[in-house]
Formats: sequence, C-alpha cells, structure tokens
Amino acid sequence: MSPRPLAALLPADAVLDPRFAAMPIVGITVDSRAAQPGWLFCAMPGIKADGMDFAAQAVANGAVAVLGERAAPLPEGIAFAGVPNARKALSHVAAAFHPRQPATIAAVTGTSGKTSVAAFVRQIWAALGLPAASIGTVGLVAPWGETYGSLTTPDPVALHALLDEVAGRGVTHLAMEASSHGLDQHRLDGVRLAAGGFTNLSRDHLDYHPTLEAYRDAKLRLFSELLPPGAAAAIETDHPEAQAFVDAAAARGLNVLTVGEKGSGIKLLSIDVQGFSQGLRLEHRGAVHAVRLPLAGRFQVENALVAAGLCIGCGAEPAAVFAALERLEGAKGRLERVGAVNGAPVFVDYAHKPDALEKALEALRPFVRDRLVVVFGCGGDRDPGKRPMMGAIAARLADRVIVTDDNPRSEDPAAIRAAALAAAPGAIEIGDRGEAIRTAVAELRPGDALLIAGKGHEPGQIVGRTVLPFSDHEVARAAISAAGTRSPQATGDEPHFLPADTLNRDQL
Ligand SMILES: CC(=O)N[C@H]1[C@@H](OP(=O)(O)OP(=O)(O)OC[C@H]2O[C@@H](n3ccc(=O)[nH]c3=O)[C@H](O)[C@@H]2O)O[C@H](CO)[C@@H](O)[C@@H]1O[C@H](C)C(=O)N[C@@H](C)C(=O)N[C@H](CCC(=O)O)C(=O)O
Ligand SMILES: Nc1ncnc2c1ncn2[C@@H]1O[C@H](COP(=O)(O)OP(=O)(O)OP(=O)(O)O)[C@@H](O)[C@H]1O
Ligand SMILES: N[C@H](CCC[C@H](N)C(=O)O)C(=O)O
Ligand SMILES: [Mg+2]
Repeated sequence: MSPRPLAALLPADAVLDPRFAAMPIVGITVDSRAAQPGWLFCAMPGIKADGMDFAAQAVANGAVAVLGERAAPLPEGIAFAGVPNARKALSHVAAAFHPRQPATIAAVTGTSGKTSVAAFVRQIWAALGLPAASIGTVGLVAPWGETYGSLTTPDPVALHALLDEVAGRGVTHLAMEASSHGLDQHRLDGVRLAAGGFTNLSRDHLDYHPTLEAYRDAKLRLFSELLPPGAAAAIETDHPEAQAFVDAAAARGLNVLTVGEKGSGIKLLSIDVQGFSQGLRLEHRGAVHAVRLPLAGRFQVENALVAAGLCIGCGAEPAAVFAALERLEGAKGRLERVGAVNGAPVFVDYAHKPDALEKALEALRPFVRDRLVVVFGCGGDRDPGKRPMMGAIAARLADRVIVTDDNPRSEDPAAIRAAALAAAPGAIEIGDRGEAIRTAVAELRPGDALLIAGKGHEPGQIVGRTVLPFSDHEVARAAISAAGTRSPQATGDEPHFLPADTLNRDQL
C-alpha cells in the first residue's frame, strides 16, 4: 500500500497533535506482535486484554503511531490519536486505508442461514451476469476461487483489505455475513452497504452476549445504525422476532421488503415438495411466479426468499431473480449429500445450535422410511446451555442418536458429551468423531438417512489449542466406500425408498 497521512485515516472525533497530521502510515494492525516499521497500531480494549498494554511492544516493532481510548506513555516522536470508541475508529481507519469497496454490498444477519443466503445472493448475481463474490463463514468465494477465513465477519483490517482487493479485481457485487460478534464489535461500520437481510433469531452465542435481548440488539444494529436511510432491507417475517427488525428498519427509513408466508414484498403462496426439490408459488407486486427450488428443507425456502429480496432490493429484475432461484446450489456442508449406502443417503450439515439441528432433522424426515440417524456433538468454549437442548432435539427427532465430539477446544470433551447425553435418552456415545461417523455409516440400512451435524465445511477439529486436520466429508466418503465394498447390495447413489420420478439426483 502507498503511505497515507495519519490525519487522513482518522475519524472526525479523533484528537491528534497537529505535528503528526502528515505522518506517513504504511500499514495498520490491532496486534502489537504484527506491527512493522511505519505502521499505526490500533489498541483495542478487548475481552481478555487491553491492547494499550501492548503499545510499547508495537512501538518496539516499528509502529510510529498508536490509536486508542486512553493515553499510555509513548516515546518522543510517536503519535497518539485519542478516540472515544476504538472499535468504531478502527473500522473507519481500515476503510480509509483500504478505500475500494464493491459498488453494491448486501449484508445478511440472523441466527441461522447467513452463509446460505450469502451464497445464494452471490449465485443469483452471477446468474444475472454480474461479477459477484461472498464473504463469510466459508471464507471468500470469488469468481477466481475460494479462500478460507477463520471468522464469519472478519475483523475490520482483514475485511477492508479483502474488500479493496476484490473491488480491484473487478467484483461489483458482494454478499457478506454480519455475525452478532461482528456487529457488536463494529467490524462492519466502515462498509458501504446497499442492503441488509434478516433470516431468524433463536438461541446462540450466550457465552458472549449477556442475554438473548443483547444478542438480538447486536443484530438489530444492522438495520437501526449501519444501513443508510433509503437502503433496502429484506426481512423474513414468519418468525415472531421479525417485527422488531421490521420496526427498526422502518424507523431508519429503509426500503423494507418482507418475505415469507406473512411477507408482503415476496409472498410465499404455497410449497409443493417434489423429492429433494420444492415447487414454490410466489407473489411479487401482484404477479405470481412459479419456481422450482432445487433444495430440500423448509428452511432453504426461507433462505432463498431472503436472498431474492436482497437482490431485488439492490435493483435486480424480479423475474430474472426468480428464474435464477431454479439453479441454486446449497452452500458447502449445508445439508449436503455426500453419498449413500444401501440406498440410504448421508448428509453433512453445519447445525451446531438447537434451532438449526431441529430444522435439519425436520428437513430430512420426509425422506426416511426406516430410521433417521444423527451423529452430532457440541463445541467447547461455547454456550453450554445449548448442549442439553441439542441432546433433547436429537432424541425427539431422530431414531438413532450418536453423540460425539465437535470442537472441544479447551474443555474436557467427555463433559461436553455428558451434557448432551443427559438430555438424550437412548443415545450412544462415541467420542472419536471419525469412529462415530464410520459406525453410523456401517449400520445404514435401506430406508435410513444419516445426518452428520455440526462441522459442515470445517477442515479441522480444534482440540486444546491444536487444529487437527479433519473433514466430515472425507471421513464420510471413506466410510461410504468401505461400506460399499463390504455390502454386495449397495447401489451407490439411488435412495430407492423415494419414488424415482420425484428425484432430482443432482441435489441428493
Ligand atoms: C470473542 C471475540 O469476538 N474476540 C475478538 C476480539 O478479541 P478480544 O477482544 O478477545 O482480544 P483480546 O485477546 O482481549 O486482546 C485485546 C487486543 O489486544 C491485542 N493484543 C493482544 C495480545 C498481544 O500480545 N498484543 C496485542 O496487541 C489483540 O490483538 C486485541 O486487539 O477482537 C479481535 C480483533 O480485534 C478478534 O479477532 C477476536 O475474535 C476471536 C479470534 C474469535 O474467536 N471470535 C469469534 C468468537 C467470533 O467473532 N465469531 C463470530 C461469530 C461466528 C458465527 O456464529 O457465525 C464471527 O464473526 O466469526
Ligand atoms: N433459515 C434457517 N432456519 C433454521 N435453520 C437453518 C436455516 N438455514 C440453515 N439452517 C441450519 O443451520 C445450519 C447453518 O446454516 P448457515 O451456515 O447457512 O447459517 P449461518 O447463520 O451462517 O450459521 P453460522 O452462524 O454458524 O455461520 C445449516 O447447516 C442448517 O442446519
Ligand atoms: N462460528 C461458530 C462456529 C461453531 C462451529 C461448531 N463446529 C463449534 O465448534 O461449535 C462459533 O465459533 O461459535
Ligand atoms: Mg455463517
């Protein structure tokens, strides 16, 4: 990056000694360990630490300026920029340092469905011939390839570097996920948003947010503070929590488009389940559109409509948007069929919270003649209240439950499993996730279906501080081929318990 004068990077409420206004800044960071000569170190008051305590280390590494909420002793010649809110200021600085952004950016929030909606919005735009990308839990997905990132909403420095890069490479349309952490920590405050979407709200992240209300308020920020008046808001209105989002959006002067059975922007008139596809009748501005959505599960209808609403809200032609829904592909690891044993399909899914697990199991039930089997676990260092709830949902909605490890992180994996097992009578326990998947696959009979939930696209398993390479896809595929070679009657791909004429094999 070319150097920028320090004053040009700072928000209007920053206080800076004018001597330093023209100081050239060649890089920015929030991590003292990453600071380099000529950089600005932004000291964040964190959850575990206060970044200002590391200002001296940043300076020792070459930082020439420090931004923060409180002054700390700094050597002569080092600039200090005082700001009232360091996280807000960081977003401003990052956006000023990496100035390019795609012209049209849509952000989606909600407890479940963000990754799916972001993928769908990107696919719809691409189908309309627009250079489109998405940023979220599965990383950056761009016309030239995919780059995995670790956060759903990257921190502002990483986020704006990415926005600048994709805009520079010709992307004009970008869909991104707005996580509650990201909204709460002002990670998106520097993003120029054209539209915002809301899917649903249920229990999640209560290890971080003190209450469900605080969690909801973080998500509301997208509509009440971040989207500029006149921007579009696509809101799924079939959930009771939706009203608060509609009210916030209306109060902000947004162009609200509600979607769903109760929606008035895109009204869902009917759903006709056709194998793993769904025939939808939709009403938009008085016209009725018939759409064959090539995805299973009621929840994917919700996601597809929010995505359509975002694209229409950003100016796309409605009929072309509805036509594009017919070619949507599910996001990686979201109710993704990875193969079949004895005709029993095996799905990898990212449900790691109660509502998502419930929706994923409900989505598969219509396709099961004998047993619905689920393998799942719960993440360590995350809201422990989710564990018994997920155990109870699995026991209620599946016929065979295997409780295994997800990402134990710093916790004792056996204690995490015990919390889920306590609410799941009849469940069996197999801690080793690979072994749990192999056991479930080996037992599959005609008429069964298997859901492997919780890790979706994740390429590793976090145990302690180590990330061990692990992929549900790879383990499941290996187990399926091992079962296939053992079982003479295995047919490979046909889930023969479904009427053949209702099948859409591409999506199975
Ligand atoms: C809980 C959480 O959100 N933490 C985020 C937060 O870190 P923090 O406030 O805890 O940082 P801290 O450890 O207290 O340190 C304070 C500051 O001192 C700095 N520091 C620290 C040590 C040092 O030697 N030198 C130094 O400069 C740190 O860089 C930091 O800026 O701010 C950091 C950037 O400023 C984020 O990288 C970090 O995300 C961590 C890695 C994380 O795991 N976040 C997850 C929970 C998260 O954000 N998840 C959401 C939701 C996912 C979803 O459900 O979809 C996401 O968007 O991914
Ligand atoms: N609209 C929805 N309602 C309920 N459950 C959903 C919905 N969409 C997806 N799910 C379930 O939640 C899981 C995660 O979906 P997705 O990755 O699209 O959501 P997300 O909001 O990005 O989640 P995360 O915050 O964990 O990244 C899916 O695998 C599926 O089980
Ligand atoms: N972004 C989510 C991902 C959870 C994934 C799940 N596999 C788990 O580890 O709980 C989180 O950090 O809470
Ligand atoms: Mg996500």
